Formats: sequence, structure tokens, C-alpha cells
Amino acid sequence: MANVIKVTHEEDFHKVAAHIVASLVQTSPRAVLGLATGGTPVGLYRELIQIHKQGLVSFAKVKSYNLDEYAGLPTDHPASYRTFMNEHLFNHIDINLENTHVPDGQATDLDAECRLYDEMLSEAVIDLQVLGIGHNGHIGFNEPDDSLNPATHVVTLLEQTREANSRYFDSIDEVPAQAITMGVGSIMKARQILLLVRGADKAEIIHRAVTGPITTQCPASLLQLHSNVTVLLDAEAGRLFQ
Ligand SMILES: O=P(O)(O)OC[C@H]1O[C@](O)(CO)[C@@H](O)[C@@H]1O
Repeated sequence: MANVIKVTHEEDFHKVAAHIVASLVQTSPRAVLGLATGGTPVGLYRELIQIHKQGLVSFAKVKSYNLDEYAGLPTDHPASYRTFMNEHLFNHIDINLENTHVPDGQATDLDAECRLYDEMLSEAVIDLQVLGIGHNGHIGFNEPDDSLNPATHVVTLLEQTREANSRYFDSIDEVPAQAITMGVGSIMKARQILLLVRGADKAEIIHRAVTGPITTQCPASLLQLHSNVTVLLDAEAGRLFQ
């Protein structure tokens, strides 16, 4: 059963999330973080930058692994997840960029890139994996399906996901059709998971993921099998929880 935390005030959402991440790094300066992109963790990263600037936490020895990256998008494209991470976090803290890992969506052999990413992951246990959830229950880019791939793999994005993410592109036609994503096996291997969920439009899917059946049709529901999951909800996303 996940530890569900519901916050009333929006600003507290980001502060609580940042407190969880920063406390870990303060006690374990060599922590390995699994990081997520999307709109949800932007406030968390903003708070972490603040805490770092106040001299309260250093990321100098931290390693990070991101969940996913679009296939075929140049690394320096404004909507690439590498650009997202650099702009929203890495460029503003003392992390060594060489210790940050995002799958290379530009690799000519994407399957080989997936194997390489898995090899790196197998050498590093993720201490804390930050996650968001898609409207269809996806985590990373692991879309609902009859079966799920546990390892890093190339995924064809569902139309619904491309539509949701088109806000970062000039038009939906520019959203790549495919992405590389860490698999659910790698996600589940993290020692601790912090699932961040905001907004009324996520209320039903997060309720289903936490209290509904464990099914590959809602990849986030597999997190019910993990022993150390914190689900952080804002008031709107948590409206179906008592
Ligand atoms: O936080 P958002 O923008 O709603 O995105 C939710 C999820 O969708 C993804 O961006 C992938 O579409 C995930 O990386 C993220 O956790």
C-alpha cells in the first residue's frame, strides 16, 4: 500500500516533494536519482534549485538517470528531455553533467542505445525514482498494453500521449512518433519511488492506479507491488481520496 500524501496548498506540493529529494541527498550525498520530465516536476526542480542556492544541499556527487527521451529529436531541440533537464535543473545546480544520463534519442541504432542504457542502470541502484503519471496511467513512456517490457525499450507513443505533449511543440505533427523509455522493471528496482500527481484531470487515473486492479492496462498500478512508494497529490488530483 502506497503512502499517500495530499497537500492543500499548491506551493506546499513542490516544497514537500523537494524536501523528500533534498533530505535524501543531504544524508546520502552520492545518491542516485531517477528523474522525470513533464509539467508536474517543474516546481520540484525549482524548489531544489532554491535549496541548493541557499547552500543547504550539494548535488556534486549525485548521479541521475532520466526515464525517457523522444526518438529522433536532436539533443539540443527545445522539446528534448535533455534540454528540459538542463534548463529546469542541471544548469542551476552543482551536478556534474557527466553524471547525468538521459537516453540518446538521436542514436542511429536505438535498440543498441536501449541496451547501453540498461547496462548503465544495472551498475547503479536508483535510490529515489521521481515519477509523474500520464492520463492513461503511463509511467515514463510505458504505455498501457497487454504486456509491458521490463527493460529499456523503444515505444510507439499513443496518439493521446502525443496530443498531451504537443504543448511543447509547434504542432502535434512535430511530436515524435517514438521514444526510448526505461522499462517498468528498472523503475520497480528503485529503492524508493516518489509519484507526483497534480490537477483534476489526473484524479481518476491516480485513484485507479492506487486502489484499482494491478494491470498492464494501467502501468502505474504496478507500483502497488513496490514496498516503498509515496504518492504526492495536490488537492485536485487527490479529490477521490478521503
Ligand atoms: O507531468 P505531465 O506533463 O502531466 O506528464 C506526465 C507524464 O508524461 C510524460 O511526460 C510522458 O508523456 C512523463 O514523463 C510524465 O511523467
